[in-house]
This record gives sequence, structure tokens and C-alpha cells, in this order.
Amino acid sequence: MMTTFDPAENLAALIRCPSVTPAEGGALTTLQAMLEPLGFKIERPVFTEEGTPDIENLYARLKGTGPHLMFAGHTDVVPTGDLSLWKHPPFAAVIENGELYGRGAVDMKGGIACFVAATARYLKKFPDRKPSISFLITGDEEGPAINGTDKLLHWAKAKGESWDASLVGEPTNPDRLGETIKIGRRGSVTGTVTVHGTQGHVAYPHNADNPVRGIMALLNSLLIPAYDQGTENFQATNLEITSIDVGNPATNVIPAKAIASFNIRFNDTWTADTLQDEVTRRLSDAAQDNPFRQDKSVPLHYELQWSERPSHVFLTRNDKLIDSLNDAIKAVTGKQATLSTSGGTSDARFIKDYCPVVEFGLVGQTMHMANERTSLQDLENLTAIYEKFLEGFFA
Ligand SMILES: N[C@@H](CCC[C@H](NC(=O)CCC(=O)O)C(=O)O)C(=O)O
Ligand SMILES: [Zn+2]
Ligand SMILES: [Zn+2]
Repeated sequence: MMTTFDPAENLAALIRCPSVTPAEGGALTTLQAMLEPLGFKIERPVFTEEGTPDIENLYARLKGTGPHLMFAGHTDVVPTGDLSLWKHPPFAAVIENGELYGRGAVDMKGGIACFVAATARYLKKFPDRKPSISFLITGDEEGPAINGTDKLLHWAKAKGESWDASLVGEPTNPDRLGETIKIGRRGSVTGTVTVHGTQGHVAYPHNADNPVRGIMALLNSLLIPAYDQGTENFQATNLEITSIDVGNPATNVIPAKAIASFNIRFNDTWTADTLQDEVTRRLSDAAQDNPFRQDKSVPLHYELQWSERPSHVFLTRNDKLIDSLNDAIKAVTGKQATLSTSGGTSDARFIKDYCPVVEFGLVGQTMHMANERTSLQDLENLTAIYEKFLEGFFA
């Protein structure tokens, strides 16, 4: 039987499972082995959808009386990237100088490890209480997120489950534990622009049509002017160009086409639809008025494609939940957390339709990077915060 009181041991066991989306990698089995001895009943539904990988998920349920708290998160992790950049192998869970290294250490196997340790400690401290707790954990958050939390919530509700509150353990703190609670997230859309030109000799550009000249003006129009100045609850909308590709190894050939991808994180000035309309309009205007193209008699030939389903902007602010979480944070760290909607999106966007939800986890500085790591002290403190939160929730 696993001992689950130590968050660092829990995290090390989870990190040793190479669960890069969509692989389960043993992570859910390891979590199951931690939760079963605590009295949880475990189910492992697999969801499928054409065109996406099958995904394993886990729903663990401790039936009790009173309100029902859902701990939510994901065991899948992003790829390691270049292994030579890692000080320690990404799935070895090495501890050095009080820090535990490994892919998923903060995003977000660390949060799950602390959920488990806090629950184990709480149950030991109050053996006569019968709290109602569930773990809703997916293996598809970092990927398309189609066979994960969204379907798991629907599946559990269809079985008669309902929740009074949810705590998501994503790494919400930028620098220090206790700084930030997330109360919503920006939206996200991803697009690709392809400009078709005419390949030719670089010394005879009049016989060719250079698509790089075309795409420069299109991309410029996507960056300037700014989309907005930010709103009460959200940062300004931001577009990042993530790739520009012409597939051209030669220095004396004008390429036939240029392809660029971009991602926009947007605030509540926009919906995904209105933002996509704005992008379409900007591209159309820039295609007609392009200072870089020499022969403007031929219209610029380009196409725009949207990839993935958009993530919508949302707010989850629930003052009662925030106050009780802040009480726990203050008791452990002495800090009063500020409320934020910055950073990436999260599965709270699905949970908010079922119950009040709040997000709080480790320090996220190294998430998705080489040498992802967390301090052991933060793991202890986060466990203490979650335990205090449980005490308040079930008081
Ligand atoms: N591609 C997926 C969702 C991807 C979610 C991902 N979230 C994070 O990295 C969390 C970071 C944070 O907590 O700030 C993202 O924002 O890209 C989909 O579209 O469904
Ligand atoms: Zn995450
Ligand atoms: Zn992530």
C-alpha cells in the first residue's frame, strides 16, 4: 500500500510515468493506487472521437455527507523538448537543492500530488467525518481537450453526480506560492495563413510572384493596430505569430508559397466569432493595399484556415470560494492572493457550467520549459493550504 501523506513522494511517483498527451503512461494507474487505500471508488472511462486519439480519464469518488468538493486536473504533460537542455532526465524525478525536477512537476502533477496528500492528512485528522470528495482527472488537457474534462463531466453528471464546488490545481502563481488565484481565463483561437505565389529565379523577380512579400503585409496587419487596450478583468488581447515557413533551402529561388501560423489570446471585448471576423477583415484589407508587392495588378492569392476549436473567454469569480481559499492561503503563507485571469486557458472553462470553480496551484515559472521543477517547500505549503481549505469547506 502506498503512503500518500508526502506530496514529494506522490509527485515523484507521478513524474516517473511518461504521460505525454495522449499517453496514459501509468499516471492514472499510479493515482488510482494512491486513492483506493483512502476509500475512493475509482472509474476509468475512455473517451473517443473520430480524428482524435482515445483518452483515458479517472473519476474517483469518496461518498459522504454534506457538500461535495471536486478536485480537478490533468496528468498529461507536454513533450520534453530537447533532452540535452535538461539537467536531469525529465521522467526521473531527481531532487537537487530542495527542488524536484521533472516534466509535469508544476503543470500539474504537483497540484494532484498535493490534493492527494492533503486529502490523506485530512482523513487521518478527522477519522469520524465522512466528507464527500471527488477527483476528476483527465489525460487530455494539453492536447485537443476533446476526450477529457468536457466529456468526463457530462459522463459523471449522467450517472447522477453533482458538485457544490471545484478546485483546479493548475500552477497559478507567477513567482511565489500564495500570490495568485485564477478567476477566469482568456479565450484562444489559432489560425494559419497561406499565400500562394509563383516560383522563380531570384534575379528575375518580374517573372515570379514572391509570396514572402505578400505574407509580410498580411502578418503586419494582424499585429498592428492593437486589438484593444484590455478590460476590467482581462489583459489586452495579444496575437503571436508562432511559425513562418516557405520550405525553401535555396538562396536564389523565389519560393512558391509562404505559410504562417498564429495564436490569439483574447479578452471579453471579443467572442471567438467577432475576433475571427476582425482577422478576416484585416487580411482582406492588407491583401488589397500591400506596399511590398511589385506587381499589384494580380490580386494576392491567399487563404485563411482556423485550427482546433476555439477556447472561449470566461470568468468564474465566486467570492465565497475565493474567500475561503484566501483564508487557507493566508494561514499558511501570510499572503493575501490577488485575483487574475492571465496566462493560458484551462479546463475550468468546462467545469464552470457545473459548479463554482476556482484555480490555485504551484508556482508556474518553469511550466512547459526544460528543467520544469518545484521546490519541496512549495509542495509542503500547497498541501497545507489544500488541507486547510478542506477543513474550512467541510467545517
Ligand atoms: N489546446 C487546448 C488547451 C490548451 C491549454 C493550455 N493551458 C495551459 O498551458 C495552462 C497554462 C496556465 O495555467 O496559464 C493553453 O492555454 O494553451 C485546447 O485548445 O483545448
Ligand atoms: Zn496544466
Ligand atoms: Zn500546460
